[in-house]
Amino acid sequence: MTNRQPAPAAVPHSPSTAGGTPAVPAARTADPRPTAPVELDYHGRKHRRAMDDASLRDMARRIPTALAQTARLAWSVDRRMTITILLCQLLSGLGTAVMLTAVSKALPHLATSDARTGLRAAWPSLAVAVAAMATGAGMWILADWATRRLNPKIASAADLTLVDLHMRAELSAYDTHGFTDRSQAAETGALRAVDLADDAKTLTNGLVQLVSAATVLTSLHPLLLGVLLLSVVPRGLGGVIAARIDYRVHDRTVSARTVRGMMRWWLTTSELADELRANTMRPYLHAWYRTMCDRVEGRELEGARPYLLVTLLAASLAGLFTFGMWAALAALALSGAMSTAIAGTAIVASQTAGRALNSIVRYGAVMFHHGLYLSDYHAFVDEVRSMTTARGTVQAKAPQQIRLCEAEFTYPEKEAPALHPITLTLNRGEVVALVGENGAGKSTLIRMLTGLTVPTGGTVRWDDTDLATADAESVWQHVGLVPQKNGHWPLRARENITLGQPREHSDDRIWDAATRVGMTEALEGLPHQLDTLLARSVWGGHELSGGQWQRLACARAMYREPAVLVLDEPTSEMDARGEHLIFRKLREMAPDRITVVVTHRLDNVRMADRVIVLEKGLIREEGTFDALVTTEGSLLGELYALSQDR
Ligand SMILES: Nc1ncnc2c1ncn2[C@@H]1O[C@H](COP(=O)(O)OP(=O)(O)OP(=O)(O)O)[C@@H](O)[C@H]1O
Repeated sequence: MTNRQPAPAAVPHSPSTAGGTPAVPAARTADPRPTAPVELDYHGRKHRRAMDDASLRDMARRIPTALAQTARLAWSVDRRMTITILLCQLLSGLGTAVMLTAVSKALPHLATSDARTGLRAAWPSLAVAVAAMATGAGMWILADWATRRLNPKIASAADLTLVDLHMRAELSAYDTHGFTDRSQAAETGALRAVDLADDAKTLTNGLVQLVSAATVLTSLHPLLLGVLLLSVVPRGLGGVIAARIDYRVHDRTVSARTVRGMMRWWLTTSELADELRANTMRPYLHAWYRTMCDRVEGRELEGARPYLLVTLLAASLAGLFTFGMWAALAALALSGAMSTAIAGTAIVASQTAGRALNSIVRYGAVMFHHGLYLSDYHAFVDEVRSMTTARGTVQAKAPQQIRLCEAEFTYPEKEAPALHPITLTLNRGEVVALVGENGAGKSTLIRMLTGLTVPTGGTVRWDDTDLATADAESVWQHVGLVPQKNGHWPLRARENITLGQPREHSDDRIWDAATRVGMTEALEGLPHQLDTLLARSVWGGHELSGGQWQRLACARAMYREPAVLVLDEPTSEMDARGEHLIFRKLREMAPDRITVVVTHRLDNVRMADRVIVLEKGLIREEGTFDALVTTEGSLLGELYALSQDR
């Protein structure tokens, strides 16, 4: 698809004013013509054509696996309900068999010329047939109830497993090729696991019903089994083809629907409401969204015609074969090869079997497709399980010293290292500032110091403990980190400070941390002080400003009283007073810990005991601010001069 850019709107030539001051350009009023949204596809969706490519045999082979996976999942969350469903299925099938047998017993009596006598003789069998039907229906309702109890548990278990694994994975897992796509596919699998329980129930019920009907028919007359198959085959084939058309439409629209869904969030969230309005983005975005709706709608409409044709053809063929079967039964009955009663039973049984086969085909196709996603889920779970942070069992202690010895780091699937071999020692009581241009490797170095990643070469030691062999959780117990992007956790103000720490009865330490970052007044002014929910979009929530969120992130790290305090651009959104306060407090707290600060505001670097200047993954300079800034040709001197040149 070509992706033409819209022709730039003509900007009226703006003449200079008489005094030579350039005039403000006139505002553009014409709606911009939208670029057609690009066609997207997801690498993780490796089953895109699976439904098209699969033969009937493939499908039949895949379904037992999906059934077994679903049963395992169900068994792991609620054994009682799983057993209930299985028993109900069996009893429901038994009910069908009893009903058909009873009907075959009742029919000969009903076929007699004297209706009253016939009815009297047939009623016990009829009563058994009715009771069996009622039992079957009751079992179905019970199985439905059990599935409803099972579904939320399956959904929570699958979701919890995924979320927990994401939180326990090594950071490098996120950098492996296609991780996000596979994660998305696994999420789809987790969502579909719930549908699978329903599908599996309907499919197995269909199977049990079909086996019951076929068994009764064969016992009545062996020929009837063949006749039955003939009547149900067109319906089965039609069902499979219709399901394929359905899924082709689904597949062809899934990317557009996903992108539209993502865009929908951006268009409706309050977070972007200012930008969207003030920059007059609405006309373009409206047109973009409309184009996506049209794209999805168009493809769905394309599928409607073939779907209708296939269903019509299948229904006509099924009707024809059913008519043929009835004609054959009539011929057999007339020729005396089969009694009228057995022929009547065959008709009832074929109706039951037809309905059962419909379920099998329909839900078999659905299970096949959902099963593919479930296998994505299992594959992803296995993959991430092997990537969880299980480095070693050595329990790390609060360090006096952090020593990097030829430590280097290359991100997965990257050729060039982000950090070349570095040798460095950081001491307790010291404040170290990391400085360097964008991409120099500062955040990467921080991750290595704090054991968030292990070096791909060399070692990082906390005193005598090599972080590559230490239990990661024991390392992080001693870390307080303010990352560049910190969480605006939709929790109460209290938890936003204490998050990650054991609960305490008193709020004293929380207020202490708030004072250190100058947030006392702001927190006291909240509608419910520390109990205020910090999430504007949720009813009763309250939103903070960008700088206030950053102060909270600093309070969170300081509250931990960590042995290793690391702050990556902690004051980028703060006002001068906040910034001054934070750096003063960092100095006050410094004696008991190793403090590392990354900042681009070089005036703040003065407070550090030592400045480390990184360039392209290497330490270029190291020393005090004053010494470095006055050194001829130093990078820090150059960057500082630039920051002062306004
Ligand atoms: N997750 C990642 N996967 C692959 N490469 C990465 C990843 N994170 C960073 N890099 C690369 O590693 C190099 C160092 O990045 P890093 O984030 O450490 O720089 P930085 O000095 O912190 O930059 P900034 O000042 O912009 O925050 C960059 O070239 C960057 O593109």
